[in-house]
Amino acid sequence: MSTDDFFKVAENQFKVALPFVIYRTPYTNTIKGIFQENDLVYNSQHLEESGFVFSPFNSENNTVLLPLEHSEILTLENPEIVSRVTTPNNKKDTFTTEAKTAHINLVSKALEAIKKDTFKKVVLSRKETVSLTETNPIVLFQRLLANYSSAFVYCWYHPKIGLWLGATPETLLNVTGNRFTTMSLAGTQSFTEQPVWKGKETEEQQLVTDFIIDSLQPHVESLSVGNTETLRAGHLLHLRTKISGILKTKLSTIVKALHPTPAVCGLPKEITKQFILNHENYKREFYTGFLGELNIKEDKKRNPNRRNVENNAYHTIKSITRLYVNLRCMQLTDTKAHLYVGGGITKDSNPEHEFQETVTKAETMKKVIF
Ligand SMILES: C=C(O[C@@H]1C=C(C(=O)O)C=C[C@H]1O)C(=O)O
Repeated sequence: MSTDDFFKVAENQFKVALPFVIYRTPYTNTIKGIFQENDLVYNSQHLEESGFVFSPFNSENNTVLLPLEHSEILTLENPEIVSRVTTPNNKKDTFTTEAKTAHINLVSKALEAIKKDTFKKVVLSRKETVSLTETNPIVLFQRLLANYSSAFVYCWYHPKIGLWLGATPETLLNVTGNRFTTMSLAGTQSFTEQPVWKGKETEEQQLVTDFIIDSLQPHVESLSVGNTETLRAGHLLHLRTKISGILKTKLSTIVKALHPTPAVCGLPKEITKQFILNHENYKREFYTGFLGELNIKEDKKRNPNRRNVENNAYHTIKSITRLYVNLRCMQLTDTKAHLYVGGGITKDSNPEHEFQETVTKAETMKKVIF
């Protein structure tokens, strides 16, 4: 299938108002599309189905599923993207002074609660609305692809729910058979060749790592924690620690234990979740929720480096789940884009700097809009 044909299918599905998702996993050059054949809203209760899930921040709300059994699946290998798109890349501040004041007040409120020991860390966010000149989501998706090779890039649409696009650097959970990998991601600075991380960022990221380890411990047979490294996400850098091991419980238990992690919610989890739901000035909806492939059967070849050449002929079918945290994302409504941005607040946070961090994060999406 040609690149043109693939995107024509997506544009047509959008035109006739049927649900779909098109996406590319980090560092790969394959775009997949799941095109639902009807406009029903399917939900996943226990993450046992096969398909693509789109789940909100508030886990009391439904997880939407595009089921494989009611969809057509298309795969596009080595698409010609970079030669097809131009990225406008004009920086532009679009926040209002009211929005700035509201965010600074919100961060100050959190700092008071941290001082009183109500919680240790909370992630606070806001929504910024901008007008689009390019309103075709498929074009915006291609611009995201061309710019963010290390991200999970997607465009998700359901006529009864809405249209979301994003390029997220954060994996919630990857599972192949019973092997899993996840990551602790936190701390932000603008890209530089030789980054230096301050105590605020390393401590904030360590809180996330410790939470993930503690939450997974009862559900795993083995667990290993990698070194903490710098991850580039477009013009930003974050601290990341990879965590992997073998699961001994079902997927829904693990996802429930992890989501929402303190990378997007806070510590302790329930108290900060309530603080967010009560005090943020808007509804997060699917921002900081999770999304991705659920229980997809893939044909895994044996490791070609193995000595026993005869065995190389064997394939095994494995069930694969790849879930990402919905960050650096936007929701499109007609000619507007709603950008969602936030950051972690700890005792050392400065409200003005925290606001600036959300402005910098919004540039990830603005790069493909203006
Ligand atoms: C909340 C966001 O990002 C999260 C918060 C970070 C931070 O506080 O430094 C860094 C990466 C993400 O875990 C966002 O991008 O909106």
